[in-house]
Amino acid sequence: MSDILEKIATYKRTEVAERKPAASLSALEARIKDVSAPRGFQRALVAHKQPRSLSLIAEVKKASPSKGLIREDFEPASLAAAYQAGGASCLSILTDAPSFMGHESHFVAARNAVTLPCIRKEFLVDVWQVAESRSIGADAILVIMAMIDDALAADLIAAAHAYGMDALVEVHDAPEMERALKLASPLIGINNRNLRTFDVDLKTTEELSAMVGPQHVLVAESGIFTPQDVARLEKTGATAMLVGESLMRQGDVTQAAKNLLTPA
Ligand SMILES: O=P(O)(O)OC[C@@H](O)[C@@H](O)c1c[nH]c2ccccc12
Repeated sequence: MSDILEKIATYKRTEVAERKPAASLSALEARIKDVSAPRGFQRALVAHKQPRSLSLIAEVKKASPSKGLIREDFEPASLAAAYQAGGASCLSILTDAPSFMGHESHFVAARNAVTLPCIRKEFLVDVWQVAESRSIGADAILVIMAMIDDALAADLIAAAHAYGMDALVEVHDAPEMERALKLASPLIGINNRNLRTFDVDLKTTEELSAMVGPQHVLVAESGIFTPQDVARLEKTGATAMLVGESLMRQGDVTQAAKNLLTPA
């Protein structure tokens, strides 16, 4: 595991151990009854009506370990509404605080401001977090293969599906892709960011997409800045793209989203 992932996994286990006693599984399941039903994350990615062949998952992201603070004026609800107006098919909202300055309240505010399906962008190291995710309204969860073993990945996916959520299984190299393809989720994200060096290279999606058949739904993640980048990814057969920083750095994120979704 890369140093950064190792560090995140360690504090996340501590965080979960601290939170669990305050919210038993039955308490979370009581809360789940009160949140609106899952909105169909994968379905929205496939069903989009864009001039582009790729649909957009727009990310609400305040900061990152590699870039530090990305956006000063950070208001999750208005950013979410602006992304929806710009043609995003789904949203991704970071809830990790130590590395990304995220928070559960960002997720809840963003999701309440839109009708789009929302993925909770969080580091999952325990099945309990899947119930927690649904209890704040998550429509999908992230399963990071670089961080967990196959048994936990399978458990996270099964729990997500049991709650009616989708699971985006994230890989960044061929061995992780091999593992992901044996799991029960059709939704696979290829992260263009190398988590050891933080370098991003769209070649990662170009190469790993060749391992995937038509029964899977592919998402190209990270390092997508220009309509030319999007044109390149359209050739890989990916269904969707996950974009954070390049949108967050522009004042008008509605226009920024529209620009990415307009063929060059
Ligand atoms: O800001 P970018 O380069 O457009 O990347 C967005 C998204 O792919 C990235 O935030 C991400 C991908 N996988 C993650 C896992 C955890 C936290 C963050 C991520």
